Amino acid sequence: MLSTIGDLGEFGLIERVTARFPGTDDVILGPGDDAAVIKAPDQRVVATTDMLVEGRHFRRDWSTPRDIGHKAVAQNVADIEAMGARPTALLIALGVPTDLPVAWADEFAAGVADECGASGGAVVGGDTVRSEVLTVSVTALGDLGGRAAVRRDGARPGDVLAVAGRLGLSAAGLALLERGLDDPAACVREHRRPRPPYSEGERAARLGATAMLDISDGLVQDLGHICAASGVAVDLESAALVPPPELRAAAELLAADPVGLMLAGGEDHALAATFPADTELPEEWTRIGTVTPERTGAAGAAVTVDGRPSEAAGWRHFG
Ligand SMILES: Nc1ncnc2c1ncn2[C@@H]1O[C@H](COP(=O)(O)OP(=O)(O)O)[C@@H](O)[C@H]1O
Ligand SMILES: Cc1ncc(C[n+]2csc(CCOP(=O)(O)OP(=O)(O)O)c2C)c(N)n1
Ligand SMILES: [Mg+2]
Ligand SMILES: [Mg+2]
Ligand SMILES: [Mg+2]
Repeated sequence: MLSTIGDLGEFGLIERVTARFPGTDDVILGPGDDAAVIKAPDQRVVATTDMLVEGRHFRRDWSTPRDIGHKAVAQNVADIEAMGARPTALLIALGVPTDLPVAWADEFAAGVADECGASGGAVVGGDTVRSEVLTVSVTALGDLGGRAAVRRDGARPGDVLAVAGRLGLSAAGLALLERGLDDPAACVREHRRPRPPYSEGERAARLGATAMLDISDGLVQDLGHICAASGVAVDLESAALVPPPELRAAAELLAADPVGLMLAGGEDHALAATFPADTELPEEWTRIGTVTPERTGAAGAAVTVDGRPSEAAGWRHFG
């Protein structure tokens, strides 16, 4: 019985994990050679990478290996979507402790495969090394379908700001886990397996989005990137930030402000985009604010809520 990765070995692990990943029409050559071959018919390939490090991004006692497989794909595809692209291929690099149970790798791979099924995109390669700290690094590629990418620098005063996806639930879920709670389950579930609004990024691009990003570090902090790149400010309307009942319930348990969690919570992997004011938004997109001219000077907060500077702080890896 091969019970740990140490017993199975590097190539055994690679074979076992890659056997779980189906190909798609975008892939000419998948895992197994020195590099994979992906179709790029319109010659505009979007590329992104995000890591998950044990202790920093996940804990094995808080998330199952399946959860971590789901999340590793979701957080990367969210960045592909945020450019207005369709995910085509993923490369998965693993840093694995030698005593990791083989069952962990099996379950992780199953989570990756399931989430790829939901998001689109096929695993075409990766890397596997021994490491003291369990680490998952995903690189994702996407196809822009001949369109220009939706960048962070195209927002203009007068545009509307809208979001697709969920805000605050993941941060509430993390805070619950930190207190040893796993209810309200919807929040903890969202933390373990964020659900980016797949295909809404491409849809936003077709609708003429002027700027877009995925919310990984908190709404206010991430909107600051659009403001800085576009030379604009953003005013959020608190009336449009309506916490769902599960978030209100969690906030009450945590003695936290539910709207504060929506403004500052990380790992939402929702999409925020700006659109010309006359854009008819589909129901998946909720208007939450307006783009205004850049404010300069000491009072020049880039992101305000009802005209007042927001104190919401987001995630920072280095304090
Ligand atoms: N070590 C690095 N080398 C090169 N580019 C990096 C590195 N780390 C981050 N970047 C780039 O900096 C930008 C911001 O990174 P990040 O905040 O992680 O983006 P996101 O929140 O979209 O995942 C991205 O374009 C990313 O590719
Ligand atoms: C054990 C644990 N502690 C804290 C967090 C919270 N957390 C870790 S990273 C992060 C922000 C998003 O991750 P990052 O690596 O910054 O992704 P990116 O912005 O590059 O997409 C948050 C909120 C967590 N997920 N797990
Ligand atoms: Mg990143
Ligand atoms: Mg990211
Ligand atoms: Mg970040």
